[in-house]
Amino acid sequence: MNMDFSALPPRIGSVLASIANTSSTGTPAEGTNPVMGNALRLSDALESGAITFEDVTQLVRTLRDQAFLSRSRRLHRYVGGAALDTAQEKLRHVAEQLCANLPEPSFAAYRQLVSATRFAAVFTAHPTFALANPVYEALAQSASHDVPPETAPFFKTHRRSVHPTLEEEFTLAAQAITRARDAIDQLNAALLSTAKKTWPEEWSTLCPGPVIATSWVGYDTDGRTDIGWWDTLRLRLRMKLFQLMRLERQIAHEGVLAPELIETLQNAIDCVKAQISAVPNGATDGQAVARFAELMVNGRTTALTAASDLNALLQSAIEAAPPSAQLPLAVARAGFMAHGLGLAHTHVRLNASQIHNFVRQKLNLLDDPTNPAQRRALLNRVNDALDGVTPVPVDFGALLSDPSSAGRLMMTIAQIVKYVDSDTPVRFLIAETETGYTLLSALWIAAYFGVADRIEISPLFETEHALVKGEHIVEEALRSPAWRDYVRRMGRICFQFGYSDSGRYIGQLAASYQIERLRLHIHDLLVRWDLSDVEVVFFDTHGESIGRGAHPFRMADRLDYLSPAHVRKRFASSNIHCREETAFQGGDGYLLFGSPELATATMATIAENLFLSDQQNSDPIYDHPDFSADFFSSVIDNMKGLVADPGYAALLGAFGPALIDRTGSRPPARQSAEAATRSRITHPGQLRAIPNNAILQQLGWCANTLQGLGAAAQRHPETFETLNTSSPRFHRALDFARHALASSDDKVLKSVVCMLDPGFWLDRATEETSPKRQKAFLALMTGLEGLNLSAELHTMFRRIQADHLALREAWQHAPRTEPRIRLLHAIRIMLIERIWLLACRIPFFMPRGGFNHEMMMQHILCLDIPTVLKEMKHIFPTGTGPSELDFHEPRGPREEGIYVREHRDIFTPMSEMFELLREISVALMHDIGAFG
Ligand SMILES: C=C(OP(=O)(O)O)C(=O)O
Repeated sequence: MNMDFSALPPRIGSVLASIANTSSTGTPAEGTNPVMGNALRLSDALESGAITFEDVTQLVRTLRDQAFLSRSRRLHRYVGGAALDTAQEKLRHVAEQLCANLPEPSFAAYRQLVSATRFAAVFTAHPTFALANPVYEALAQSASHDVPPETAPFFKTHRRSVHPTLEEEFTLAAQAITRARDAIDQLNAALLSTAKKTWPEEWSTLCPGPVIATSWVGYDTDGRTDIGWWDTLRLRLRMKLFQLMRLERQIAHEGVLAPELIETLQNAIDCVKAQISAVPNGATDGQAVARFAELMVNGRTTALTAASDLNALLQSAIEAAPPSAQLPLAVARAGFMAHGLGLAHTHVRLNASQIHNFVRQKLNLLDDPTNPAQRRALLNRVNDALDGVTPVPVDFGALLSDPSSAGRLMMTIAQIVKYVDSDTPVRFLIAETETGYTLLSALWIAAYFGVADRIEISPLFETEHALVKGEHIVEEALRSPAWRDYVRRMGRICFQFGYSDSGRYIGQLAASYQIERLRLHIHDLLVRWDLSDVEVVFFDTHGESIGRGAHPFRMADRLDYLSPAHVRKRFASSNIHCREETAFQGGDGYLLFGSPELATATMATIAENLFLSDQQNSDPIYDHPDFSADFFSSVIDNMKGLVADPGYAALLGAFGPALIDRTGSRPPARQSAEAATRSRITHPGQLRAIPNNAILQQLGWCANTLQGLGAAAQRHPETFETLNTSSPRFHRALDFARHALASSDDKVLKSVVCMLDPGFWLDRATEETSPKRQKAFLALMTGLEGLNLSAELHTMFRRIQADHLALREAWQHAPRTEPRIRLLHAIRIMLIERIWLLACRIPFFMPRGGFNHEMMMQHILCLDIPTVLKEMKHIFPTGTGPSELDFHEPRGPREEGIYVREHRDIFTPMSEMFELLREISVALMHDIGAFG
């Protein structure tokens, strides 16, 4: 191991050196697994006192800091370097090139090119806030230096003390969006400056807006019941306030005289502030809701309901401003107009089942939409209903009394449209859409509440069915005249592709192939249904990790990967205008806008991709359609096999969930009555995609990226090899596998399987000479027999390993894990072993409230240490009763500190080891570059 441990006590170095020098052939219990071998030797060193727990802690911190530094360097490279002037120069270059390459050199042509929205950066509420806020800040700072630093700032822990609330997520999102808006302003400034130079007479009427920011935070209610309509309205109003205040700040430029504009803005700001403070805290206090309603309804005009209300005032302000203020004012107006009355546009989200529930009740449609045999009848019924729908009035009282999620959300939108922003459409995303019936039903609900022309209904394709049969879903909707009329009226049709969920069911690489295929089908359908004149929005909900579909090496590749040139060309050939939208998910995603330098560099990359990317070169992958189809369907089959394998659910459900902290306000599983009563997962679908992926990363095997690649490559070894080097598209896809392989290690996975195998502990008991330890090993064996996971885990491991070996054979130079990552895993396995051994020392206790020794052991083996320690605190109390009081009798002896030894020798070390184990998780996340 050539890692630098010079800052650590020399004894750690000697233990590590002795480990490195030991031959990989271990005892029968270790087998020939070097990761397990290292874990056991570290455990021996700790047991013998050759190293202390403090040493291990320091070692973990050192490894974690090295991972932090390498993450900050990767982030720096990811956006193409973080020098502000370089990014600004890129933005200028984009504007100049645009101007130079206009189809005809006129201001009108330039205006047309830069006014339409082409890209949205969507800030989502995904729970990827794994790091403490100061650590995120430090990461962004390190990555923002011209040359990233060599030493990491000291933090005792990189973890959060508690998971963030929705409120905290909103604050973090708003900060990132503000930096994104500043960067968008810089792009607009470059576009306006170029126009000013070229068309000095006309430029001041230009209002560019090729890139916008959008937010989900506070509005995404898919599978979560903890966000009330009052939360959504409060946060939406705050976004409005931020936007108005931003404009107020931006127009406060020296020499600007615009008293009417300033007064209108200040009145609006005061009014919105009052509205925010009146937002009720829940639905129980009808009076509070009525008071809020009064402010919203009566304040409607003062609070403004459309950005365009200020258009004329802004134009006059620009014209009257001194020359030095004209450009900043034009930039302020551009950002304001493009975003409407919100710091960012609004995306709400709901699950398809919530839409079905609502129409089932309102329209008495009792058939099952997931049953194809019943679907035709359902589609006819909802189409008839769409013909005759009459909108109902919406007021806050109706919102108060509606028990359905879909009804409440649609009414919330109705109130936003009436009182917060009437101009900017609200995107309505529907998770797990699997039929056109869902889209028509959503349209009916929107029409019923009178907002059909204000919302953009968008299916989210994420399940395997949706990806493979997506075109049928779209066609089912397009067959409806009501849907086609709606699309024409909106002038836009929207689609969303969920990369995390699709990836975990069919494999991440195959998902992007399916998504590309689906985009092409959508093109053909739009042409067939004579809808080439509507704008198409493609929103990719990928995250920052390979597991969630983000290209691991460069932002530029990430954008090319999501929106392949081949597809862009197809749409361009039919003159269909496309808008790309892409997610920046939670804490990890906000990092790309974590400082002004990073935000500007990210924006420059987006601008280059939008305006300068090379559409001409063809890619050889498209000359081999049979190879692609066969390669990816082989991946899909293989991944589906793994998902259905009970050993895979056993792997995800055993101690994996305990390795990760809760990283967001959103619960790790979709909230439902069934989920509430389930203890351990029996299918990956019971987890959400992000924790699913995060657990795999922590267990040392990125199965959702890798599974099936071996089988697929082995079917076409030569073409695989050739396209890996000659096809940029295929090479980019394999970059995911490169990064996954650098963070995955079959020996780590094998060690996990081994730890959960009763036979492993029996072997250790057999080799052990100390009767005490032998007894402990046998106790662990018995406990693990109770979990009964081992046979399934071994079968699953064989499936994974066979595919892995096939991949290594077909791909000789595929990367391998760094020793540093292996060492981290080895330390963690050692910690798990020691926690389990400590548990074997817990004295017998009488069951308390149903919690008995056997149950405790099951919790321990699943590493649910916080639950066990909470129980132990009550079962083995250390506290004393009130000792200073007078009990009116001679004082008897107090049983003080009776269980002090248990706490000192067992529970406290157990708790410390558990904390360290989770610190290792953060270190591993730094290596992957994201959570999940
Ligand atoms: C949208 C996605 O994630 P989630 O459903 O977990 O929000 C996705 O799959 O990309």
